[in-house]
Amino acid sequence: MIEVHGLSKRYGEVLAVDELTFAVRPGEVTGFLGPNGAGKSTTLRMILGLDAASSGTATVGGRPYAAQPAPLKAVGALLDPGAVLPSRTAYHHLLALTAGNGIPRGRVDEVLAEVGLEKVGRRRAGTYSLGMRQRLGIAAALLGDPPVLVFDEPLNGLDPEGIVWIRSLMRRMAAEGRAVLMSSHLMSEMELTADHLLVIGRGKLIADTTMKDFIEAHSEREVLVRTPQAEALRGMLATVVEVRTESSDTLVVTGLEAAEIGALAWAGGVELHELAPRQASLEKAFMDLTRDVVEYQAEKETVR
Ligand SMILES: Nc1ncnc2c1ncn2[C@@H]1O[C@H](COP(=O)(O)OP(=O)(O)OP(=O)(O)O)[C@@H](O)[C@H]1O
Repeated sequence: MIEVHGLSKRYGEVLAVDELTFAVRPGEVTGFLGPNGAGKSTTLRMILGLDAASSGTATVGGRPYAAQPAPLKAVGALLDPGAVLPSRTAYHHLLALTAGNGIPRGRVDEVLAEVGLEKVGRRRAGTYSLGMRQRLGIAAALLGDPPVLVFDEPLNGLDPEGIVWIRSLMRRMAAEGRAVLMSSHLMSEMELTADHLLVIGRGKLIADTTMKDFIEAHSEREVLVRTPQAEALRGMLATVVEVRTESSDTLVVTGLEAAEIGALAWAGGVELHELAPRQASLEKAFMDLTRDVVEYQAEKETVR
């Protein structure tokens, strides 16, 4: 379990992390979300003892990272997949990590196999593609068989097969009872992978909830309606709820259940060809929630 209490980090004028308090529980994948510059990497670096907190505490399994007798057995992390000596083989990179952490040498081949690098483990890391370096970083995280895993943008550079692989790896790690914390900007993937969400904006915690509750709470449900009498139906509904015209025979209604729209259409003699509630997405919920805390925003474009 990761426990963060009143954690803050100031860089000169910038308060990068502002009084964060949260827990990352075992048996779940917790997604860590926030717009660019929100403070995610800084928070992860403090949990992993790579940055000192300005105030507050972060512990893994009840101890600060610096007090872990064998850190790799307590928490495995992927932060910067570039952090490997290019002249070293993956095998020797991992072997060097086992020393000092009391990890048996045989574990190196096990984790290379686990991440699919067994055939190239004796090649120099400098010859690896970005996706292979990402897998090597994950191998290093798994080396000590830790109960807590922290991944910062683990999907960067991975091809579709690699992305699916990460998803199943994270799910498996959580099913084995580990606490998994993962940041990613890929909302569709996060939606498929995480059980719980922590959302930060400008260093502050703005949501700490289950995936399901987050989507329900932060995005309005829409119903798609197809009818040859779109104008007539629009006239009936637009006075009470929000109605968007998608095409000459398609409306998108916010604020009414499908059954209510069906009943109104029936009462008004409007023929319906389709009445479909639309699944709200994590992406929509995230954008709605964080609109006001986005640090770097492009000029508005019409989102279709
Ligand atoms: N070493 C540093 N010195 C000064 N400011 C820093 C430093 N590291 C981070 N910051 C600032 O702290 C804030 C949070 O940065 P951080 O990298 O933690 O955000 P992030 O949520 O990980 O962003 P991204 O999604 O873009 O990776 C930003 O304003 C950033 O400019």
